[in-house]
Amino acid sequence: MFGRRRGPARKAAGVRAGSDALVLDGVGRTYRGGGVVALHPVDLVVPRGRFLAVMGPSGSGKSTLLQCAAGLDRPTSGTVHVEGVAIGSLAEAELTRLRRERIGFVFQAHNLVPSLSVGENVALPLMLGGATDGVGARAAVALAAVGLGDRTDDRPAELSGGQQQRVAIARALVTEPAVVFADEPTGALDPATAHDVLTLLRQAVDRDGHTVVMVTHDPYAAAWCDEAVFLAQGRIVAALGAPDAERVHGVMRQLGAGRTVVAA
Ligand SMILES: Nc1ncnc2c1ncn2[C@@H]1O[C@H](COP(=O)(O)OP(=O)(O)OP(=O)(O)O)[C@@H](O)[C@H]1O
Repeated sequence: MFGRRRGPARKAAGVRAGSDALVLDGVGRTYRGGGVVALHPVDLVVPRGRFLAVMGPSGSGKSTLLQCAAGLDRPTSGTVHVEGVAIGSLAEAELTRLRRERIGFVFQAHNLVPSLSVGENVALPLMLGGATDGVGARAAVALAAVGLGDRTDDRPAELSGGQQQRVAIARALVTEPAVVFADEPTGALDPATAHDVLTLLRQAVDRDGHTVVMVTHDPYAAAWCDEAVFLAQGRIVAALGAPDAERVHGVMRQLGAGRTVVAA
């Protein structure tokens, strides 16, 4: 919700907002008839207005968790609630609608449509949802919020990689979703541009009350979050409140060495 002010920049770990944006209850995912366990049943609660980092070594199940939580994949066990809606019980058409209207996505490859203008790319989720009134104005507000209000008519190819990622963030936020899922949003960016993108995500949480779940390998990116959870071999094995890069790095180092980490 644009303009709705929130409290301090960093919310204390464990503080629960009035209701939860995302709840995973025993969510697991296996492949090949159960032969490959990508995600053991995990529980996770993300209150509204929280910025969460999901971390872990390669193959630990981060993308699987994100895909199940975002309704892009159906878990083999457990339930996912987005703003109180059990998404597993939705028919495919309802799930598509929920994804379009209540969930925002930011990927490493920003997936903008090259033939559409920047403004049209941002307006796309609204138009796909059937909105007609005020679409251009809402897209303009979202673009201005990421500092690109003057680039509406440009094509994505005319923008730098970092600017394109900012457009992707505007597109993810234009529907004012319950949760934004970001999968390595800074993975392809230089440190200064990554800083800009993380500033925008942090601002979306603090200024506008959005909820962001971000998969990242980067301890410095995780340090922008209110909390970091760590996966190893398909299980959540640790969590850090108010993570700083050094502590995140320490946990990652231990996980890389295959040691069990006690939740901090
Ligand atoms: N479609 C699939 N079929 C079989 N196994 C899969 C499939 N998708 C993922 N896996 C397995 O599930 C495990 C978790 O994969 P996932 O992609 O979630 O890990 P990740 O932590 O996101 O890794 P990375 O950081 O390398 O992207 C891996 O062992 C992977 O090989």
